[in-house]
Amino acid sequence: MSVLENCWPHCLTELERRLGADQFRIWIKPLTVEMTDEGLNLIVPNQIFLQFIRDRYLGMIEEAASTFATGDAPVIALRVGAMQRPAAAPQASNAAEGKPAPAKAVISVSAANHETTRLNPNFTFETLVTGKANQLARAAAIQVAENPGVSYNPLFVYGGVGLGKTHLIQSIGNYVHQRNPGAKIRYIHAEKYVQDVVRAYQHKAFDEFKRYYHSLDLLLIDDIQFFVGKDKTQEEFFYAFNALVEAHKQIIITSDRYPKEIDGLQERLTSRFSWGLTVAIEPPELEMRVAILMKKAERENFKLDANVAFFVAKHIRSNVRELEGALKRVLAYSRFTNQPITLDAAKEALKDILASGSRQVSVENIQKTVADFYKIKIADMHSKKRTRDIARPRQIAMALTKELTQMSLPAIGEAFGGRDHTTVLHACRTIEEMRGSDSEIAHQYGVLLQMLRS
Ligand SMILES: Nc1ncnc2c1ncn2[C@@H]1O[C@H](COP(=O)(O)OP(=O)(O)OP(=O)(O)O)[C@@H](O)[C@H]1O
Repeated sequence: MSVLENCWPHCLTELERRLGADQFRIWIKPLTVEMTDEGLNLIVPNQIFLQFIRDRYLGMIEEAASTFATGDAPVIALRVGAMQRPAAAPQASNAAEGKPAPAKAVISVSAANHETTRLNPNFTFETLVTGKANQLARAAAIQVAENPGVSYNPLFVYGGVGLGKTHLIQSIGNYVHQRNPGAKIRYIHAEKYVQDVVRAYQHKAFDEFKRYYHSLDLLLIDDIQFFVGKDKTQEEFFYAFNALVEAHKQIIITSDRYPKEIDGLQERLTSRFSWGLTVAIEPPELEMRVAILMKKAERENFKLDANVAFFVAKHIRSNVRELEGALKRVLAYSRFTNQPITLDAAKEALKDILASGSRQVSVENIQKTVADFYKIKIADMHSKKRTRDIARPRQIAMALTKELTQMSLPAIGEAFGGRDHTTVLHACRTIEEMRGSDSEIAHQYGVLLQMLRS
């Protein structure tokens, strides 16, 4: 009997816990598994998939297997062969066969009263793909959705354009609505809120305005950076904020920046925003981008080949909205030409986007963007200065150049004031480590990546 026969389902449960349901479903669940005397063979569909599993997940699989196996650590081998078809239903992510599905933290939305809430019924936790980039934000959102007005008030979500802030906060709204259809919920974009204030002003209808906003159970306000320079709006929002928080009603806010970085917002507001919890959404990493593409294609009833998903995800890196746009193009191309979605078809469908993307990022562009971001001189990118306020941005610029261009380490060194390639390597490693341990650096790097790719 294999050393893993009885405990493989536990390994799967553990892997699902560590990877999250979406990545688990895409990468692990479809693997065909053969038990051997020493351990198991994992069968993958092609060489690229094999390499990916080996580089990203094999260590984790081995760790899980040796935790649950009795006796010697099992041997895990990977080989290419025919793979299982992926499960049709996205919800079918419970790892252990035959085990009842655990109570789900997320629920779908039925015919909700979306007219009054202004919520998009498709923005739910179920349709939101989870990865490192939004793990924390999603966990906080679920917590708030389960205990509105109690756990974190306000919940402030920030991150770059098109990264899923609206989707995340509306998932909270839809969740609360599903559980409590009587709750008075309102999603509003900050620009629309400004218009409401102007209208109330014109019609001398502030009492009504106040009565409405102060009576909500859940207020979701998107892109609050649009309040900048709108003093009357900020004042009204200040009153609404106080009234709702005092009554233990939940407020959820998004912005493209950290609250204290929004120049032009009154200090009394920014200080209140930090009363609850502030969480960031970062640009998605490669695996998450692939998972998003697969999930979106699945919803459109297309089966996307992993090679095609990789190709698109590797080239479209700026944000999820653009990723969705690229997928739509690929699907439309396949429909119009009546061709299956092959790698060549995807390349053809995206050729304009790919050409403009590859033109944009140059080392000069990176140096200028980073210098502007950290408010240092472009000349400092080439200088010998070693003070931290100069050296750190320079290291970040080098790491970005390595990531975004095809330049070799010596060529990058040359472009940064004739430095040795070992200095560049050191910079790349330092920044990579810091991104894992310092959330501020991770966020800044993510923002810069997004600026450079868009
Ligand atoms: N993790 C994700 N899983 C699935 N879809 C996502 C994810 N993140 C973003 N999207 C999709 O990407 C699109 C853009 O997301 P969204 O509008 O929420 O971004 P945003 O951060 O609010 O952007 P903006 O800053 O422009 O307001 C939406 O269609 C959304 O469903």
